[in-house]
Parts: sequence; structure tokens; C-alpha cells
Amino acid sequence: MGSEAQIIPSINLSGEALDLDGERYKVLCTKVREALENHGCFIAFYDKISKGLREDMFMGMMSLFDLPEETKKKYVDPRPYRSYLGKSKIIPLHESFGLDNEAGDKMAQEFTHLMWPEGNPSFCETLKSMSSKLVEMNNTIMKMIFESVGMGKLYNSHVEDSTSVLRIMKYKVPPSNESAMGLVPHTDKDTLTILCQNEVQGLELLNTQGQWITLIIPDGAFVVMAGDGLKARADAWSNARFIAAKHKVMLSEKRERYSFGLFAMPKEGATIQVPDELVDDDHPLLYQPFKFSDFFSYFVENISDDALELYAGV
Ligand SMILES: O=C(O)CCC(=O)C(=O)O
Ligand SMILES: [Fe+2]
Repeated sequence: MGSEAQIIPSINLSGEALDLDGERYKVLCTKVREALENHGCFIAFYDKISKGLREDMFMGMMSLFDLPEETKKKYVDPRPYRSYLGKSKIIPLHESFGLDNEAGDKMAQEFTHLMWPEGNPSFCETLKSMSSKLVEMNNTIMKMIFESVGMGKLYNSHVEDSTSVLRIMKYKVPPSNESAMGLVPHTDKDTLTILCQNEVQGLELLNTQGQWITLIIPDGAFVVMAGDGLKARADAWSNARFIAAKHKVMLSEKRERYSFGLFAMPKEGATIQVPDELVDDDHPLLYQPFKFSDFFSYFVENISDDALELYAGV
């Protein structure tokens, strides 16, 4: 298992690496693209998100999940994967919140006010700072992907068309000595996911040989994963073929696992459509044009591993 895990590339996206001159920056962009083409995933080091900010985030998350169940249940949002989820029959060890970044800083204020009516200004600031830095990281990676597939000119309109959700998660310690499912196998439906965890491992990836491998994520590193949205979009931009990483969470440690992540996706109403000039015999159309939000609703109603193929596949 361990040696398999090592094949998932680790990519240094620190300030210095991003400041490389033209040729070396291009090499880095290629590394990002190839990781997403070959594995749907890579481990990223990103120093613009400091250790202190990560620690503040996990501290705040611990006090958030320690709040009474009735308080946490007050967080309700009609859109999927936002409302507080706890005590689920399918994934009883998992608890989560999904905060919409569309509302910007207001989201952090309203959320912290709802959870702590007396206020929690420090966690509010941490949430604002973390979500804006994750959005910046997401944009940096998306720009590299666009440049690597020769579509740099589409990057600005992509940013305008995108939104994101910040998900905050806790996994309880499994009740017996055996490992237990924290989150069922799935691909993310979004464009790109960036995850960060405390020191408790548990994320597993289905590799291209069909084996589950445990990702050993170094302290402070991030996991970047392509979702179904990137798979479909990359096809539409340039016939690029990315893998949407299938993953799950398995818990075996005697400590609670905390993770948070940015899920970037097209805004409501954005359509994914391959331009005619990109379709030829060598690059046949893979997906019919579709509205991302309609696909997402379809997925929520018909949970399926092959939702993208079933919904939009040619
Ligand atoms: O907690 C994690 O590390 C993974 C979370 C995840 O896969 C998800 O929320 O889609
Ligand atoms: Fe996921």
C-alpha cells in the first residue's frame, strides 16, 4: 500500500516555485496537468497558507463541532451539501457544514453569528482568511491547467463563471478496533477540490489499476483533486482528458480526524459545451452540452458513480 501511495505526485506550489521563469513555470504547469490526467489528484505544498492559519482553522473547527447538536442543526441551506450533516445512518462518524463562498465575507459573519450568538470574531476572521486564500490557490492551479492545455485566454472568463463552497468536516473515532468508513467512495462533482486535514490520515484513492491506496499526506500539505466538472470542462476547452479522482475516507486511528476543503464549481446557469472546432474523429464529443447546476441536481436525485456519463455522456 505504502509504496503505491508514493506514485501520487507531490508538487511544490510555494511562492518561489510559482515565480519561476517562463520555461520552468511551463514545466510546473505540465506537472500539474499530467498529475490530473494520470491520477486525478496530487499532493500540493503551498506556503501562502501559513501553519498558524491552519492551526487557527482546526482550533476553531474543534470548538464548532463541540457545540450542542441543536445549535449545529440551526445551519440549514436549501442547496445540496451545505446544511449541517450529523448522525447520518450511512456515514455515522461524519459531521460537516458547507459554507457558500458566493456571499464572500458575509458568509463567515452570518455563520459564526448563528453558531455563537455572542460572537466569535477570531474564528470569523480565520474563516474569511482561509476561504479567500483557498480561492486564490484554486485560481492559481486553474490558471496552470488552462496554460498547460493552451487555453490561457479562457482563464479570466472561467474565474468569472466560478463559485465555491468551503466544507468543514469532522470524523469521530471508530467504535471498534477495526477500520470504519468515514465517507463512502465517490468522485466530487465540482471542478477542483483542495483538501487539508489534521494529522489523522484516512483519505484513500482508487488508483488506475483499481486498487484503493491510502494517501499519506505530509503535515500541512494539501490534496488537490479533479472533479467530474473538470473532466467535462477540460473536454470542452481542449479535449484534455482528466480523471475525476474516486476517493473515500477510512478511519482507523484512535483520534478524531478534522478536514476542510474548497470545492470550486461553475456558477448557477453556467453551461459546459465543447466548441465545434474541437470535435473531430480523433477527438469525438464525450458529453452533450449541459448546465452544470442541472447536472448537480440530477446527481443529488440519482446518486450514482456514473452520474456524469449517465447525464451528459454521448
Ligand atoms: O475529509 C476528507 O478528507 C475528504 C472529504 C471529501 O471527500 C468530500 O467532502 O467530498
Ligand atoms: Fe470528496
